Amino acid sequence: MINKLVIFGVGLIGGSLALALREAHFCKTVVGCSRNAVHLQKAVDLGVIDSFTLDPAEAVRDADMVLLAVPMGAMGHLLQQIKPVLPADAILTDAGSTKGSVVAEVEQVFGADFSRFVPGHPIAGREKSGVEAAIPDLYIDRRVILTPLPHTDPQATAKVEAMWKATGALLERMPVALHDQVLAATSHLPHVLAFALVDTLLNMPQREDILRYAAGGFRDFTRIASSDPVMWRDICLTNKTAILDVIAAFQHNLGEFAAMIDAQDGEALHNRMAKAKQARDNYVIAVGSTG
Ligand SMILES: NC(=O)c1ccc[n+]([C@@H]2O[C@H](COP(=O)([O-])OP(=O)(O)OC[C@H]3O[C@@H](n4cnc5c(N)ncnc54)[C@H](O)[C@@H]3O)[C@@H](O)[C@H]2O)c1
Ligand SMILES: O=C(O)C(=O)C[C@]1(C(=O)O)C=C[C@@H](O)C=C1
Repeated sequence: MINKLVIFGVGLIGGSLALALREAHFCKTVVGCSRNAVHLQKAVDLGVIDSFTLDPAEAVRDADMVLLAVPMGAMGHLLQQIKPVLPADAILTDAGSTKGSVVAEVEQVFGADFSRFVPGHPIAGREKSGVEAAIPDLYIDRRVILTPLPHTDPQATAKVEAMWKATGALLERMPVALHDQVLAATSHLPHVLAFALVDTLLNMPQREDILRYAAGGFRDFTRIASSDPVMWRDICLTNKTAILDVIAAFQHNLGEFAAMIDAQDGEALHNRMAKAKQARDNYVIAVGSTG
């Protein structure tokens, strides 16, 4: 049970957490804080948070849980604002899509042995952003990965785990570096490809016809290119090495597909496609409702 939860950045992710915790009666008060009073007032009007303030010091006063749910590029500045005012027993956590950069920023601002920061990442979301997109069931049966460090207080980790469990999420733990490599492959690369595909088509002379006749395949492949460019710019910048690695692997593979087409090697193409289809079908069966 949380007494006072403070959410920095009451958008899709922070707002959905607030809604879920309120439904579960897991939290007495939820206070929102960011730079935008209009957005925060909307969050109050929608019943997502109880109240808001633009002042980080006022926000975290008497808080027992503080969540950072802002774009990755905004984490560092926010941490500097919170550092002098965070209550001595409050737990700090985040919902950012990359973990290495925020872990490094916390170490830089709070010191290498700060034990009350629990890095986290809900593997759930959608291409819409802002508090209007927040829904209470976003995390039901979805994975939430925590990447606690060797010096993270186990009680703090357990409390963050309990918070996410109350939303219906399935909790996992993972080392920071592995998290960033895995997510680069499964989430960051697909987003880069979706943005790059639309960008490629936009630069073609036949772009108007292409977009007019685009159908299901294009729509499915590019849904995530409707995601927030600020969020994805920041993810790319903060997970550079892992994303560049998977882009290189993808470029190599794409080159092989191009070579098979060029050589009119139908058998090789079919074999590679059949293998990929099998793997994708197995994945869908295996993940069931947690995918
Ligand atoms: N959208 C997803 O699918 C998804 C999934 C998992 C994790 N995440 C991560 O969660 C975080 C939030 O994403 P979201 O989808 O909720 O975004 P969002 O745009 O819906 O919400 C972000 C919130 O942060 C506030 N904000 C932006 N810049 C700020 C700043 N400089 N200082 C203070 N507040 C600021 C905005 O006003 C907004 O309320 C990001 O780090 C993102 O990588 C997103
Ligand atoms: O479903 C979507 O729209 C998402 O992009 C969600 C998604 C992903 O699966 O890649 C995106 C970013 C996150 O950090 C976690 C989840």
